[in-house]
Amino acid sequence: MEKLSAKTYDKTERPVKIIQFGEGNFLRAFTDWMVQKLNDETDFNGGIALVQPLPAGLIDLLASQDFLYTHTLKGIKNGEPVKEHLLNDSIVSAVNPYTDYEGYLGLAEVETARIILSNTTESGIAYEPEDTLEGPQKGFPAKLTALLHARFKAFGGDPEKGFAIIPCELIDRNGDKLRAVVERHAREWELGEGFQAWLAEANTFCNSLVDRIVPGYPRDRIREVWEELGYEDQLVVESEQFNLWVIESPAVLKELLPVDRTDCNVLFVEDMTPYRTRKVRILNGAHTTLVPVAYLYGIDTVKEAVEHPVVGKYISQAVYEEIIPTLDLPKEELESFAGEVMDRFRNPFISHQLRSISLNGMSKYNTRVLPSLEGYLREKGALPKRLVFSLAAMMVFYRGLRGEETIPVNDAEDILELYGKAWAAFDGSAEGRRTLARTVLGHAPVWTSDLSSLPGLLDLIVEYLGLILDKGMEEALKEALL
Ligand SMILES: NC(=O)c1ccc[n+]([C@@H]2O[C@H](COP(=O)([O-])OP(=O)(O)OC[C@H]3O[C@@H](n4cnc5c(N)ncnc54)[C@H](O)[C@@H]3O)[C@@H](O)[C@H]2O)c1
Ligand SMILES: O=P(O)(O)OC[C@@H](O)[C@@H](O)[C@H](O)[C@H](O)CO
Repeated sequence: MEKLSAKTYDKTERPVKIIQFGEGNFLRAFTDWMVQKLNDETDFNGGIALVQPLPAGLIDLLASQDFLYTHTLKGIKNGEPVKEHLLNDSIVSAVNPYTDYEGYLGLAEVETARIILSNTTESGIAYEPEDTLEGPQKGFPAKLTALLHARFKAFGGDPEKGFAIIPCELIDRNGDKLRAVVERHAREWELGEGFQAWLAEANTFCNSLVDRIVPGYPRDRIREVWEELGYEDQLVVESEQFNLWVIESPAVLKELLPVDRTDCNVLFVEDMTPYRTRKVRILNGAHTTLVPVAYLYGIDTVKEAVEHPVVGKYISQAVYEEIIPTLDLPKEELESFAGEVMDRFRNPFISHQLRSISLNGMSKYNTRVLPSLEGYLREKGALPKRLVFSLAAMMVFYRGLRGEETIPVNDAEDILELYGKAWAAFDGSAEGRRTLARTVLGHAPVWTSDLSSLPGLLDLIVEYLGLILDKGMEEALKEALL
């Protein structure tokens, strides 16, 4: 079978208009899809230059396919089930700053580039104290600072040569956070007042919120997919049809990225907060709540979980009875959004693996679920038992066993060490359960405060741990909640 490359596909040449930090599944199935639509449907004519944020990544593989890849969209569109294979040819180059730092800084001189996009996961927008202007820098904001500084120098501080910078990380007010770290590096590296003024005046950092379910590469069905495509593509990415990008934006962005001339679902708004809260707490919150419970129940995908008579009821009650009541938006609107989310979870064409959502589960619980748990406790004076049950299930999930099967738990080193030690010390006793729960609830790097101080939480977790460990997830769920 032929491999996808510029030999098999006639690639259009385009000037670089976008510099993109990140080559992962999400960006390729979301922003790059929008850029492709702009190229196909309007006179945008803009290419993407990729920057690989980590030393290891996909750009060599992408280069071996001349940056071409297939994006398969599956789901309901205008009421009809639709599956589309789209060939994306909008990426024009890629650079690894760790092996070609000069090439990386060279992007600063590309005059046509006016937009910077990123998705470096929730860990990416971080201050790295060891980084200096001498590259390659470790952190994404530090790399960006160096690039912006090179731009400033290349164009003599021309105020017309700044960028619109739109981070897509699922971090609250991601643009503000990124700007703050970049400004800090600029100050600490003593890049000068002229640069700092240019940074502030010529560049715009936009807060944004993204929403599209992207299960990614269909590893388990890939031969079947290649047969259907008629060529071999190592970078197929699958996503749902639904898309939403909310951008807090000045008018200039509409000119630079005229997505409103396509049918992409992009909202340019003054305040993205309500959209973010609704999405992160309901959609991502439901995912994170669901994962350990459904997985330990023996279920592998989101769809199976929401359609399961017991687990489906559990998650629905968690959303409608414990998450929605804590949100400060009209109830009707929230319930309608939740209904749409549940339909998206039931998407018959998408196989979204619970294990892939489980990545970094502890910090996801902290940002996506804990605010609902705390809000519920504050408002009702009682604990939301389904959200608490999920936290107990997560503690068992991190033991790394589903029956005889090993669960490949994926999280930060300190979390893996925490659980490794806690489970090694566990002796099966009631006191052992309490010690384990207290250790996890008190793990400062994840939570903002010691969660054992939340009234009743430790006791309820210990009770649920006992049920799950002694009776198994199926019985525990029945006994605790139904
Ligand atoms: N997959 C989805 O359904 C989906 C939907 C909406 C949002 N997201 C968000 O997108 C993020 C990426 O998801 P994905 O599916 O593209 O994952 P992926 O594993 O395919 O890509 C991850 C990308 O992040 C970079 N990265 C990882 N850790 C980093 C770090 N510490 N510093 C800098 N860069 C780092 C990698 O180099 C890579 O480019 C997720 O964290 C999630 O918050 C994903
Ligand atoms: O991508 P993650 O790992 O941050 O979170 C897993 C899912 O909750 C997430 O990918 C959602 O599917 C997505 O946020 C929908 O827009």
